[in-house]
Amino acid sequence: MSVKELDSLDKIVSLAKARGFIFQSSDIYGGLGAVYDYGPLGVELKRNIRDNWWKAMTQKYENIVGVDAAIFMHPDVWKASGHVEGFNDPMIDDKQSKKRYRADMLIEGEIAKLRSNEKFEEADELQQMLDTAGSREGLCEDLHKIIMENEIRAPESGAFDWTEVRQFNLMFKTQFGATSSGSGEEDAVYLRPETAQGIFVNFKNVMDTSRQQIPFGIAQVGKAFRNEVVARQFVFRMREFEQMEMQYFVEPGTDAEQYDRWLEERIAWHKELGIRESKLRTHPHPEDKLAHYAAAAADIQYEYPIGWQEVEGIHNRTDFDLTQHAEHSGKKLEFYDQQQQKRYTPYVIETSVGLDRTVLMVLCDAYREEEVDGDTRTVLKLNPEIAPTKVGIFPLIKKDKLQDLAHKITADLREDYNVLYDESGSIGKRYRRQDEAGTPFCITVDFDGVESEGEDTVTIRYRDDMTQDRVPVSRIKEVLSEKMKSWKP
Ligand SMILES: Nc1ncnc2c1ncn2[C@@H]1O[C@H](COP(=O)(O)OP(=O)(O)OP(=O)(O)O)[C@@H](O)[C@H]1O
Repeated sequence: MSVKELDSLDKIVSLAKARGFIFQSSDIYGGLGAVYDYGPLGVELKRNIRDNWWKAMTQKYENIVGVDAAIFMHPDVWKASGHVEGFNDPMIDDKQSKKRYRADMLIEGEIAKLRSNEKFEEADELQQMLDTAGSREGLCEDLHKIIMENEIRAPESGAFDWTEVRQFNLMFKTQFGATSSGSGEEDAVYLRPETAQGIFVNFKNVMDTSRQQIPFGIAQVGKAFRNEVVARQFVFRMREFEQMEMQYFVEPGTDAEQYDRWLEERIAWHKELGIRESKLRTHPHPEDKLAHYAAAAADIQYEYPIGWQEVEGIHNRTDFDLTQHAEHSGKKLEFYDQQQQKRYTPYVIETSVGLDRTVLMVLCDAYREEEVDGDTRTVLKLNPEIAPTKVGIFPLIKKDKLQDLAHKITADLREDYNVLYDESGSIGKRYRRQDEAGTPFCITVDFDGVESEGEDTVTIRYRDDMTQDRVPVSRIKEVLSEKMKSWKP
């Protein structure tokens, strides 16, 4: 059988829309850029992944607890964290089309173009220039120079008519109604651009109430907002998205070891989710490219159809955040170690994964097109644990005897699983629908099963290899549970 993997993001975008995983936000009004809604299947898939992550943190480890901080935070939080000053991306405008680009991504696009035209030497040279561009100071000037010297044209208009490169702050700013003095600036509140700060400002609250000792972690899942300059990559880069973050507070000196440990644990989590090992890699950040707060950082990358890209970041944030918040708030954010009788500001190892990027990774990794009897079968080979629907239940045709048993099985399985009863259309079409939804099992009730001697039987059809087993009704749950446990990507 010939099997094809995913070769373009467009296929996932279409499937996600057609099957009700993900829709463009405000679709009937023409959509809103880089904002997306999850449909009936998407919301289940996303929730299953979120639950899986939450369990892998707070249920697995006694010393990891959760919080759910508000999206709005005191404006001083963002001064202390450095976001007001430095959470910027370099942008450049094409004067002819008025289209805006992220300067670094524009150069990356040019590199990709050179490579696809087999101009490898030129591509390497350009990459070298991009790698050595200033990380913060002088970045805009460096990027502008690269664009000018290499005569990089605007991808859409083909023009070579650029503005300067400027820093663009990615935080969405808004105002608290009744308190506004009119000028705006002093009353500005932000939509949080990361969930991490909600954890840092609650460090003391959690320490005081949860009886945790260092090392311990605080986990949080929630929305974050970034006014991304370029957002043309589906749910990979959104303006409103969800992060799953865990900040692990450790004694200084043990941070390097804890960093290695969490990098390993997090890669293992992605594999357990069912992602193929060959599609995952780590990308350590070179020292001169580290963020101002970090002592070490690595991306966990997945090979999306748009190339190798970050799905998760692991960072050694040192004591930067707690020190900053202690300074700006005037509150002590330290840990007193009673055994060693010493006081210190803990270091933080952060694991930060995008939930939407994980959903996209899971969909991309599961997607296959298979030639079956001269037809193409599109199938999502999702890990049954996270599949939105676990079982489809079909009476072969609309006859009381078959429908009654199918309804009974549906009601019974509904106690444990998210299931779907479907009696319309040919059985082949019903299977294909569930293949595209990633449903791992389909149960069909036919006449052979209800009319033969002894206990009623059904056929269970397996999504991945399309084989079928005839199973007595009383054994259905047992078989499903076994098959779920033994599933491999
Ligand atoms: N605009 C976005 N849309 C969807 N997910 C995002 C977005 N920005 C960040 N994330 C997710 O949050 C995680 C942690 O955020 P972090 O600030 O480390 O990302 P980042 O390094 O800014 O990402 P990138 O370099 O791709 O913009 C990322 O690994 C990613 O999964």
